[in-house]
Amino acid sequence: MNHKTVIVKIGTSSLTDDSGKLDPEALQAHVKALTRLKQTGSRVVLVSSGAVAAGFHELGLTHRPRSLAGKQAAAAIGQGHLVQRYREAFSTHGEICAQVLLTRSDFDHRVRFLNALHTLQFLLERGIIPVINENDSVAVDEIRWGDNDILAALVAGLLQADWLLFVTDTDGLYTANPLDHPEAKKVHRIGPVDMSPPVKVDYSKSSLGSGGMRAKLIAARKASRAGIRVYIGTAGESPDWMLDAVKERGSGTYMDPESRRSSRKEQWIAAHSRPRGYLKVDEGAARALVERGKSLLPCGIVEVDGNFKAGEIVEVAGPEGSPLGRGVTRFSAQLLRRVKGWNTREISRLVPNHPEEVIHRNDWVSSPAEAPATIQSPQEASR
Ligand SMILES: Nc1ncnc2c1ncn2[C@@H]1O[C@H](COP(=O)(O)OP(=O)(O)O)[C@@H](O)[C@H]1O
Ligand SMILES: N[C@@H](CCC(=O)OP(=O)(O)O)C(=O)O
Repeated sequence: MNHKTVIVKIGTSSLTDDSGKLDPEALQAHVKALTRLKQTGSRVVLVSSGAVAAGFHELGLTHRPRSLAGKQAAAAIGQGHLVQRYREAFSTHGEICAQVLLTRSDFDHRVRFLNALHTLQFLLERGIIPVINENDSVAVDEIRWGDNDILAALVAGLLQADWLLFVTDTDGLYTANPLDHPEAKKVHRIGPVDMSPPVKVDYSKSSLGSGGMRAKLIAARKASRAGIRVYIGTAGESPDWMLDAVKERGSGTYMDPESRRSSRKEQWIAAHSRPRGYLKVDEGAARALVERGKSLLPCGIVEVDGNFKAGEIVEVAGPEGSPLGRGVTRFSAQLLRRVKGWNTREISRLVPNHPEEVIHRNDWVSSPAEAPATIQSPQEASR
């Protein structure tokens, strides 16, 4: 028994037939592989797309809806079907699964973030497989991810998972989209995240998927920065294929993690989708934060933007405006506007016993280094 925590994300393209509808046989095959993984000792969490595919035909549509309202309505019908199919399929193997629907804002609030964690832990401790999807029918544009790749990476971070497997219709990451570039070669392994593999990833995706390989790569990079191993591949014939993948015997693409695993607090700061404010710092403060691992003090701050309270997340940029990272501020925007540039002694005269640091080093996460691949914008891709 190894008790590794494995997050498996299954995309729409791996759950549907040629007409775009949910394919129960494909779903049953995935469930068999998930059960094999779990029954050999891993804690398994499934992030499954497929709600829109499972619901659109009952809306009277012949194809997947394109409008947001259409997708939300289809998901409202389909999510119930999807989970029912999973429950039936898992029960034939003596397993129980549970539906967990999340929205982006669940990761913004520390209390809700911890609630989601406790629910998942409670289920896992009792041997139940959480089946997670975005809460599509309620999530409006500003608070939705729109694809489950990033959700899977955030869940992997939340649970400090060992592995994140992306199950898709392509057997790995290629040097370019293999559908348009038959000469493209498979990338078998991507080293530590700051090494750039020679990969072109554009916005193209399967006919039914949402994010394409671009979303997977961005999500994979988030996970590997947090110290999680990532595999991108297609479902194998054998029910042991997921087990083989976590034994590093898969034929898809592996992404090696950064050696340091980030703490749950760092995960939360990084996962936060909407920082409440923005600080610009001078050269000395930028170096102290990024190169010397120091806390941020008020004397290094040159600009304060936004209306944040102490305890909220703020984004920090260097003197040229380049993003340095983000962290939890111990000062409100109102106070910081008044004391920016001041030294610690001057501040303690104004507000005795106030914490010295604007952002303590334990509450700080640096921005990602260089992108691991060439990511083309839609305009570039269409040139
Ligand atoms: N460099 C690449 N390597 C592999 N696939 C790519 C690449 N660039 C784009 N793709 C496309 O990404 C698609 C998979 O993403 P997506 O449609 O979102 O799948 P899913 O539904 O599994 O999430 C593939 O069908 C492929 O066409
Ligand atoms: N939440 C949506 C899926 C969105 C999504 O990420 O799709 P995909 O790119 O196929 O994984 C659904 O259940 O249909």
